[in-house]
This record gives sequence, structure tokens and C-alpha cells, in this order.
Amino acid sequence: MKYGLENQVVLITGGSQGLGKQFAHKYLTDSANSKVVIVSRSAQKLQDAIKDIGAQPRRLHRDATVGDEERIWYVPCDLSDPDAVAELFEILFEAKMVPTQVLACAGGATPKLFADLTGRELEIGVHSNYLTALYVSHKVAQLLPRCHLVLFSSAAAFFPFIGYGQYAPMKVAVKSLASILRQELPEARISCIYPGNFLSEGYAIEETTKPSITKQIEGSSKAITCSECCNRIVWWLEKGYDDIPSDFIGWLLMSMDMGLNKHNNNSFLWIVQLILGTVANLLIVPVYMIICSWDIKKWHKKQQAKREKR
Ligand SMILES: NC(=O)C1=CN([C@@H]2O[C@H](COP(=O)(O)OP(=O)(O)OC[C@H]3O[C@@H](n4cnc5c(N)ncnc54)[C@H](OP(=O)(O)O)[C@@H]3O)[C@@H](O)[C@H]2O)C=CC1
Ligand SMILES: CCCCCCCCCCCCCCCC(=O)[C@@H](N)CO
Repeated sequence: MKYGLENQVVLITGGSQGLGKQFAHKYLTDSANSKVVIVSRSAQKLQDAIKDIGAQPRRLHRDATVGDEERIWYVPCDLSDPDAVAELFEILFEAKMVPTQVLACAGGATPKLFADLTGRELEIGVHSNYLTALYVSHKVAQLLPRCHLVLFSSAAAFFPFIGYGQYAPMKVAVKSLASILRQELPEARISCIYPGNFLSEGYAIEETTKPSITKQIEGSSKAITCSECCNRIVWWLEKGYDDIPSDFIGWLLMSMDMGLNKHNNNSFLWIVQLILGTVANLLIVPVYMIICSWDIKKWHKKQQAKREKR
């Protein structure tokens, strides 16, 4: 199934800001006729996003009459609630806006040491990063078996590290869901994106709680703009790839994250990844992990010293 921006009905979750909003803008400006439905919890943010893109905010209702000139709609929905997701798909079908592509962008991180997180923050991590992808994927599996589903994991899924306890395990779960759906939905196209850092509203917020050791470890993933990230993803999707990092470090980490699913991985220079990953796992990773563990131990000692000084 080829990927293109033209002649689509695209459902974008997390479309009220950040990368999801960027994709909505991309479809409106780079295609002549695709129709876009953006979904997130906040009706106000969805309306503001559509105005920001330069269009008229219209809420999609079951009995909406969709004219050719109208290109973008919004539906407020908490995608971590399975009943709300079921209702969303009823609205889409009754309004005859049956998606040909689904971009499951919703998500977000609260980087902190695990013990410093509140139970509510942990719950939001599961809801925003996994349940939103899970329930939308479930409806795609049941109602849209020939659809193109694009899931959004993270480069952190290949190498979960200190500070991402509320987030990375969910992105690992998204990665494994993509592998399973590829085996269960042979007529669908299942893509999984593994972005590195990019400058979204969510990224600005996560930077305020991110421990310095987390910033140090992820330093090689320089934050790019949403527009750059969106354009890179579209470019690789159009080339036919389905396992897409947004930067080199993500591609390198993917190479080392072999496992049994390498066979249904469709990524750039797959053979090189296979060889590089094997060599790196043998010769480079052991050295890197000694250095990384040493840095983390040093950081904990420094934090301990700071606490004792208080
Ligand atoms: N920014 C980065 O550096 C990276 C981001 N990613 C991933 O890329 C995707 C996009 O990231 P980014 O643009 O930064 O995201 P943002 O944090 O900027 O925006 C998140 C979006 O998800 C929506 N959302 C959150 N929870 C729910 C929910 N329960 N139901 C419906 N909508 C929800 C929010 O809208 P509302 O509040 O209205 O619900 C918002 O539109 C995410 O999956 C993120 O994890 C991956 C790697 C790096
Ligand atoms: C040979 C071994 C080399 C190992 C190098 C390790 C480098 C790790 C870089 C990880 C980058 C993760 C970015 C996560 C972005 C994200 O998801 C957050 N911004 C949340 O939104």
C-alpha cells in the first residue's frame, strides 16, 4: 500500500498541538483534496489549532454533511476511554468520513525519577502514551482492516533510560503492538515512528521536569522542529519504509534492537542495520553501558551529596 498525502481521509490523534497539528497542516497545504479529522481531549485547543492552520473550526457530528470545500474537522475525545473511542468511530462512519489513514500521534512524557512521580502522573503516562494508541488501533483492526495505521513510539523504546519511567515502557508497548498488528492485519499497512527529540509544546513542558542525567544521555538526539520531523517522516513513508526514526541516533539504536521482529522490520539500509547491530551489540554496547552506568552512579552520588548539604 503506497503512502501519499493526496485523496485521503486522515484521522490524526493528538492533533491539537505539536507533531499531530503539524501533520494536519501538511495534509491541508500539500494535498489538494485530502480531508483531515483531528482529535484530542480539548475542544478549545482543537479549534485554536484549526484557526492557527488558517481554516474554519468545524466539529464533526454524526449527521454532518461533508462538502468538497471543507477540508478539516475536529472531534473532542479522550482516547484513553474505550467507549469514547467507539463513539468517535461511530461519528466518523455515520458522517461518511471513513479514515484511509490513521496517525496515532497522541502521547507525552513527564520525565522525572520514578520515585518522584505521583500516581496520577504514572496514570497519565499509561493513558496518553499507550491506551490512546491501543483503543484506536483496536477500532482500526475491527473496522478498517485495509487502513494505513501509523503508530508513534520513540527512540527511547530502543533504549529506555533513567528519567523516562512514566513514558518509555509505554513506547516499548506501542512498538510491540505494531509488530503484532503486522502479523494479524495482513491487508493493512502498519508503520511505527521512533522520533528523537523535536520542539513541540509537549517537549517544552517535559524539559522543565527532565533530570540533568536524562538530558545528558539523550544529548545526541538534538531537538529538531516539528516541521522538520513531520517532513522527514512523510519522506520515509513515501519511500515505503515502516520503521522510521527521525534522526541518526534513532536509526543506530534501532539497529541494536534486533530481536525476533527484525524480519518484519522495514527500515532504511536494513542489511546494514542487521550487521551493524550485531557488531555493536558485541563490541560497542558493552563499553558504552559501562560508561553510561558509571555516569549514572556518579550522578546519584552528586544528588546524594546535594541532599546531605541541605
Ligand atoms: N516531542 C518529542 O521530543 C517526542 C515526541 N514523541 C511522541 O510523538 C507524539 C507527538 O508528540 P508531541 O507533538 O510532542 O506531543 P504534545 O505533547 O505536544 O501533544 C500531545 C497531544 O496528544 C493529545 N493527547 C494527550 N492525551 C490524550 C488523550 N488521552 N486523548 C486524546 N488526546 C490526547 C494532546 O491533546 P489534549 O491535551 O487536548 O488531549 C496533544 O494534542 C507523542 O506520541 C510523543 O510521545 C516521540 C519522541 C520525541
Ligand atoms: C553504541 C551505543 C550508543 C548509545 C547512545 C545512546 C543515545 C540515547 C539517545 C536516546 C534519544 C531518545 C530521545 C527520546 C525522545 C522522547 O521520546 C522524549 N522527548 C519524550 O517526548
